[in-house]
Amino acid sequence: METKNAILVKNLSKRFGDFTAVNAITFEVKKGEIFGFLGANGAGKTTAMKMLIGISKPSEGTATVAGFDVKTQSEAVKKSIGYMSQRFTLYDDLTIKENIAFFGGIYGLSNEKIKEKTALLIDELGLHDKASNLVRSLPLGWKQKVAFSVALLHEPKIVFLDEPTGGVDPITRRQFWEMIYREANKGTTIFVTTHYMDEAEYCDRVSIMVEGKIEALDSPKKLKKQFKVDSMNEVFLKLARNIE
Ligand SMILES: Nc1ncnc2c1ncn2[C@@H]1O[C@H](COP(=O)(O)OP(=O)(O)OP(=O)(O)O)[C@@H](O)[C@H]1O
Repeated sequence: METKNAILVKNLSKRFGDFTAVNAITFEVKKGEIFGFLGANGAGKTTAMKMLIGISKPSEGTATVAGFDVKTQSEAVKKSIGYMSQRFTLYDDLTIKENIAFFGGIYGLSNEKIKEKTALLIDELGLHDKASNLVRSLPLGWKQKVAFSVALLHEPKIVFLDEPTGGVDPITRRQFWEMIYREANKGTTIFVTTHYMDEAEYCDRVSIMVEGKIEALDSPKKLKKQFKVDSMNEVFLKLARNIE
């Protein structure tokens, strides 16, 4: 069934023994939206994201991603999404070209398609002189840009980015966000976690998780108005203080 939502989450919870890491969260992400998923360390973001990408079973509640139920159709979910995190990116011992070929193969692309995508990706990123270099030799910011492009090789409808710009310099972070905008403009939904509050300002809407619950969710503009502050950083600090 065609819906306007890319992600639909209802009362989703995850418990580890007596501890509730994600506590009945409810939200939706519209198609083509850049959705920022924020929260302090340990708030439950990664745990929630793992349920949405179909690798961790919810304790309670429901979620559909690209129209598929994360509990009962996790394989279909995995095929419809791209995923990239700071921790899981590319293979350091393979060249850029080899990484593209390797991941293209995993995503089930034909050799012809892989060739076409490789040329396009190298062109877009201006990596002609580096395409045959080992990924190990690239600066972190470049690795992240290539990893993002690789996560999009199979043209997923939704891409999950878990702190994609962690440790990267501000100029490269800005370039990375230009790539995110370009992709969102093509209609791809972006679900992104970040610790950088300037990046929260770039999102269409932002949710802020505190101790397993979503405590705020709106556009950066409306959140700043709601909390009577000038920046997302202040929104974040105010929320954290309210809970203490
Ligand atoms: N497998 C697990 N078993 C027990 N507790 C867990 C498990 N995974 C996560 N937790 C706990 O759940 C809570 C939320 O962790 P989670 O990694 O989702 O937070 P986060 O918001 O992603 O934090 P960060 O920004 O540091 O990545 C933490 O208290 C963590 O210790």
